[in-house]
Amino acid sequence: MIFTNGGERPCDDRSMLVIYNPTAGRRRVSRLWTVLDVLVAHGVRLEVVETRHAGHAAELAREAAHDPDRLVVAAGGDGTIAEVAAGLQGGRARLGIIPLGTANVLAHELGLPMGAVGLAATLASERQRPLWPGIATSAAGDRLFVQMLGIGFDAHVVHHVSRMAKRALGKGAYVAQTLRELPRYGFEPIQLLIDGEAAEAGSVIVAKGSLYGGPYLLAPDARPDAPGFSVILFEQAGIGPALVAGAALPLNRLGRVPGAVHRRASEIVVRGTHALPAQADGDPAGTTPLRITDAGSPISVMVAR
Ligand SMILES: Nc1ncnc2c1ncn2[C@@H]1O[C@H](COP(=O)(O)OP(=O)(O)OP(=O)(O)O)[C@@H](O)[C@H]1O
Repeated sequence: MIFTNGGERPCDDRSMLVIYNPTAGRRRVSRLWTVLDVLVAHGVRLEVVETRHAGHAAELAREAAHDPDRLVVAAGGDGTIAEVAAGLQGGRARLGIIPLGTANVLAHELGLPMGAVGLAATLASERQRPLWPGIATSAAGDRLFVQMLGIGFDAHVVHHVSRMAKRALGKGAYVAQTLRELPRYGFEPIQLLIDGEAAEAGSVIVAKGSLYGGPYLLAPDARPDAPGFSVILFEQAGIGPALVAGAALPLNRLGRVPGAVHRRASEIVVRGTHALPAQADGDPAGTTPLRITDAGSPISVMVAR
């Protein structure tokens, strides 16, 4: 699907490419159309392209990445944003966000408005800030992430939750899947090197942003705009600690459960003889072993304030 408001004179020389993932979240397409209506009404030139498969958003963004006047808008969830950010790496185009996902963690992190007029105003504004992604390198190749990467039980849940359940229940699908997977998961220890220093944990989250699972605080020392990571090691593993963590999340206390250790690091290597699941920005991201480092450069992302 491609449309522009063609004949009308744009309000300025910039144009927006909107990359829309029709499979994201609960398919709240009405929010997308309302934002686009507001932009078109204000004379913004738009091109809207629907993704056809996983990875397509990155391909589309890559084609536009080197145009400094281009705003490339990810309309979807955190996975779609990460794909668009991967396509923009090394280029000069800016990143915009229309949050349409299940958890929309990065949108919360950046304090983006959720209403259509506020989102349109954010995209049309000049306000931007740097976003410095991370890269996870595994046997499957390089994968960019914008908000966080998890290894262990949370990744196991992400690998098993179905798109249909997410569509029907939203974030509740993760709660239901967590309860289903608790008795099935082995809680094997995770062996890491954090800036070269050996560590072990039952579960690990490598955070770029401070929030996790929605608008919930996990890593107060996180710096989304700078190189480096906040690493949260959950030293206690098993069904009991996982239930405590689940209860702590909506209370903004996940980062303070017993056995949670916070570190800052610039390189995290996850070792281990057997493969453990990883998730990046809420999507399955293969298995360990893997190495996490900074992306080569930051991206400029549009913000409301
Ligand atoms: N047309 C498509 N068909 C199938 N998968 C797609 C398509 N377009 C994009 N995808 C994949 O869908 C994945 C999930 O999308 P996304 O993360 O944006 O939504 P979500 O999981 O509902 O939201 P959130 O991450 O906020 O929970 C993306 O990683 C992307 O690879």
